[in-house]
Formats: sequence, C-alpha cells, structure tokens
Amino acid sequence: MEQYLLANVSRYQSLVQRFVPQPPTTTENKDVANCSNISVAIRIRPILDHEMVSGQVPAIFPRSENGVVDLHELKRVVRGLPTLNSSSFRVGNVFGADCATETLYTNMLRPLLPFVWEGGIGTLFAFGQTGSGKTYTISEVERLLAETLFDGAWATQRKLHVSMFELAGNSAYDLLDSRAPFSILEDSFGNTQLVGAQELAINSKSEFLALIEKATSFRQTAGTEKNDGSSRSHAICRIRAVNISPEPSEDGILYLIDLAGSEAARDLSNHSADRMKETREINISLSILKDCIRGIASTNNTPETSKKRQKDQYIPFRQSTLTKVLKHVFDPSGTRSSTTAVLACINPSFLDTSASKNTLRYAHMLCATEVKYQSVEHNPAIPKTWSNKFVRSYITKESGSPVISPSILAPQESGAQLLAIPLNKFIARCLRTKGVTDNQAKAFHAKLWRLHIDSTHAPRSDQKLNGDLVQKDHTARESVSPMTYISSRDLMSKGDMRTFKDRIRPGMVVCCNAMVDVPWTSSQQKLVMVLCPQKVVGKNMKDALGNEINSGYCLSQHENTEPTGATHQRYLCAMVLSGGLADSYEVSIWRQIVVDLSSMETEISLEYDPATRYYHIC
Ligand SMILES: Nc1ncnc2c1ncn2[C@@H]1O[C@H](COP(=O)(O)OP(=O)(O)OP(=O)(O)O)[C@@H](O)[C@H]1O
Repeated sequence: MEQYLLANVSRYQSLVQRFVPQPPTTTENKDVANCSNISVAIRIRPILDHEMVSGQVPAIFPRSENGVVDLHELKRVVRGLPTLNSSSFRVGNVFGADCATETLYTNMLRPLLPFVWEGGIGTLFAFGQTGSGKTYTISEVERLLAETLFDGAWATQRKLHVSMFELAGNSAYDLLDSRAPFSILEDSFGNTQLVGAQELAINSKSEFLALIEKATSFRQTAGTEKNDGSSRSHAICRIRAVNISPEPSEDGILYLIDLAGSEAARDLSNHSADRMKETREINISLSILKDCIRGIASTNNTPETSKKRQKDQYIPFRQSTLTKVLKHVFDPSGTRSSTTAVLACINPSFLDTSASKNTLRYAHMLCATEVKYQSVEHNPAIPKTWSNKFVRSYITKESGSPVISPSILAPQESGAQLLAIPLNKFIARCLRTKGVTDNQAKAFHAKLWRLHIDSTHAPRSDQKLNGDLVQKDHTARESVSPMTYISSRDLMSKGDMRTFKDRIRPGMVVCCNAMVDVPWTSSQQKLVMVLCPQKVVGKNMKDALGNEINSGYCLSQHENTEPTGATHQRYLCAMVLSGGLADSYEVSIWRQIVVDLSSMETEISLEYDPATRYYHIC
C-alpha cells in the first residue's frame, strides 16, 4: 500500500487542495468546551526530514476553528483513479506542527498545578502511534515544569518528592534505582502505592533535571520501523507535593506519563521473538487502556433515562499495571478528585492515516467526559472522613487513661492524615503526654486502625452495591438479592467482631499456612474457599489428591458427632488458583482438599470481575 500511496502522491495533494470543509456533524460537534476534569488535545508533529526525502506529505490539517482537524486518506478503487476519503474530528485543543511545546505546556500542564497544590491528583498522559512525538513532548514538558516549580513560588508552598519508573508488561522498574523491580499496590484508602520504589526529595531545578536525565538513561528503548529510539515501556514521572501548611489537606500528586507507542502488525515483521512478546504486552496494556476510555466515555454518554446502566458500567482498570496506576482517572468509586489532561500525539504522514485515525477516535471519545467521584461525607464510623475537630474529640473520648493530648497527637491532622502517620511517630507523639505508656499508645493506634479496616470492609449505610441502596439495618440488608453480591466481603455481617475462625461459613476464602501440603500453581498464597465441614461429606468421596475425604462417615447414624478419630475441626475446601492475568484468581471448585482449622491463617476478601471472570483480592 505504501508504494501505491507514494506513486499517487500528486493526485492525493490535488484532491486535498480541492477539499471543501463541511461543518462538523452532531457527534463531531460535541460540546468539548465544558469538559471539566478530563481535557483532551492533539499534537501533530512536523514531517521529519527523512520522511520528506522519501516523498511523504501531511495528511492531517487543523482548521482555523480551534479544535477541529481534517484527516484525508487516499482510497484505492478497483477501476479508475483513487479518490479521497476525508474525516473530521473535534477535540478540546489542537497543537499543530508549528506550535511550540511552551504553548502546549501553558495550556495543558500549567493549569493542573493549582489543583495539585490543593491536594488533588493531576495527570498528563501522552498516547499515540510509535514515532508520533510522545517522548519528545513529555521530556520537554518535564523540563518546563522544572523551571516553573523552582523559578516561581510553587516549591516554597509544598515539599516536593519525585519517583520515576517504567512499566513493561505487568512489571514495574525503578528508573531512579538502576531499573530495580518494585510492586504497585493499592492501600486501604484505595490509593495506588509504589512499594519499594525510590522517592527522592527535590530542592532545586538542577536536582530535578539531573533526576530526569538519570531516568532517561535507564529507560528501555529499541529501534522500530517508525522510530530508531522507540520507547518500549510506559514511563511515569510522579511528583508528590507534600502539604507543609497548617491547613489540613492531602498531598497533591502530579503524574506525567509517556506511554509506549502502539505498533501495527505490519511493523513487527523484523522483530525477534522477545521483541514480538514485548510489543504484544505493550499492545495488551494499551488495549485495556482503550477499554477503560470506552467504559468511561460510555458512562458519561449514557442518556439520563438509563441511569441504572450508567451505574453498572464496567471499567476494567484492574486488568493491567498501567491502568492500576491510572486508577484515579478511571475508578468511578474513587473518592480523590482528579484532573486529567490527555494528549493524543499524531504522526502527520499520509502513510500513517489509519493509526492516526484510531488515535483521533479515542481522543474524540474522551472529549466532554467527566468522571464523577464519590464525595467524602463525614461518617463517625469511617476515620478517613473525620475532620480535625472530630479527630480531637475521638482522641479525648477513646484514648484511655490518662487521656492522650489531642493537641500533641493531632494538632491539625484530619482522620486520613492521622492514619498516615507512621507507627513510631504516632507513639512518640502519644508519649509526649505525661503518664502515657508505650502499651497505651500502641493499643490506641491499633484501635484506630481496627476501626479504619472495619470501615473499609463493612459497606457504609449510604454506600451503593451494584446500584442498589444498602439499607441501614441488617435485616433490610439481607433482603438485597444475593445475586447482587460480587465480593466475598459483602457477605460479612456488619459489626461482627468475632475472629474469622469463629464464623467459618461456606464461601469464605481463607489463606492457609505452609502446613497445607498441596501442589499449588501459585507459590505465593495458598488460598481455599470453604465448602462444608469434612464430617458432613458422604461415603467414598475423594479429594484432589485421591484421598477419601471422610473415612469415618457416620452422619446418618450420629448426626452432629465427630467422625471416628477426628480430633480437629476440618473443612472440605475448593482450591483458589492463580488466574491467567496478574493478581487474578479462579475458584477451582472440583479440586477439593480437606483443611484443618489450625492451618487457616486469615480471611481474604475476593471480588469477582464479571468481564474477565476472575477474582481479585480486595
Ligand atoms: N514536535 C516535534 N518537533 C520536532 N521533532 C519532533 C517533534 N515531535 C517528535 N519529533 C521527532 O520525532 C521522532 C519521534 O519522536 P518520539 O521519539 O518522541 O516519538 P514517540 O511517540 O515517543 O515514539 P515511541 O512510542 O516509539 O517511543 C524523534 O526524532 C523526535 O525528535
């Protein structure tokens, strides 16, 4: 096709010259001006010298009316001369080939700073085909950001910490620590945490620039058909703006994300097996990102009349490490407000129109999208919603005798901030009140954390479960159809303070210790789902290892008695095995084993993901 296009370049150019722009259609004319927390722009890079030499010409043209671009493709016809196929797209902003990165920075990133400085999460991510200018743009933006932060007053208002890492497949590597691997996990507040990644304080522009340079030198690159120095991973720069003012507010977070470029199948012909695998992984994570974009866009575009469908809209952000990092953008049940600037990078060449059209489609889809986050309302049972005033009264009432001084332990902290204080610092603050012992301080810390963990398990009275209101009282809650439960923790009784061993029930998922000697597919965690007590299993039934489950079967004659020789409480369980995706599990209901209660260590909450049909630990 490339040869055909290059052979018909003069016809293509004359058709483009004759093109008469039509007013945008209704969908193209979607009101993008009112986008609130997601803004979308495209950047068309210039035609590069070597492209010009090979006869390539531009195929994407911004109109004078800001936000609209026309894309022209040459259409091969069976008989006669090729014709022109034109499409128009409207997005929030268009930065053309002659537009400097400074303009893009001023329009896209600069407006995120005040929001981040107030404790929000700001994100700029660049996506697009390989060689379309993502790395070029993001690295320029990082340099401009370094200037803004340290030449102005920004760095004096918050203390800045930076992490830089890359995601390759579902693995994360620290670019500030020689590509050391680390984990990306979700904490009890639902926030994404980089566990094991370096986070360095930055105090000057030169320090920040040196870290950017260091990270760039570790980044994985390779030559592709379209780009000699193509990034073969997603690179993320995360700046945490720590609150140093007495006003209680969360730390702000700014993400700058340079996604790896998608490569078309035809560009893979010269790759080795390893490179093919790497490209496949990049394409999988980008396709999950697109599913999330589609999910979030359709949530917004659902008519008012289909509110129920809107609530049930599934956004698969847990399916890849990339979308887990971007959880704050895609999780509608999230409580932290976030603002996202999406930059679609476009290669202007008429040889790349199909990839460019695809990029423009997703950019257009995200326009006028607004993610509505759940508001955080005060709830006495949920410590992370407490104001400093409530925290102080809680300390006064619940810290024991002598009362720990609230003005020493939490002079200005909200509930979420108090929970975030490390244990040793928490105890040191408590010990500054006369008469308080180490044990009292530890017990008070444990009490606060127990309340916090319980609050993340038991649904709030106002919390919605699959669109149905969870009733305040237990009886009403039980009336919710069992089919609406998708998480094993939904079945926990609210306020049940017994240990899990005292409330073993069918369907409960537990983690077992090493004493359970069964060949597991995942060596990390031995999970089982409880089915029933061993003693109720009938005669001649065998477990997964071929052993008889209940050799002392006697239920019909002596109901409620222990089988002969049984000295422990034992349960027949189904093995929970690791699934095909990262952090996913499946219940292998036919692979059954008997587990002694003493081998069970903790209860685990599993959440069912209807799209992948796997479970995830929640
Ligand atoms: N706005 C621009 N002005 C001038 N040159 C540009 C511009 N954008 C990109 N380029 C050049 O285009 C080439 C490809 O850019 P870049 O490496 O940023 O692409 P990419 O989208 O990050 O590719 P990949 O996904 O393969 O990493 C580079 O040589 C870069 O210098």
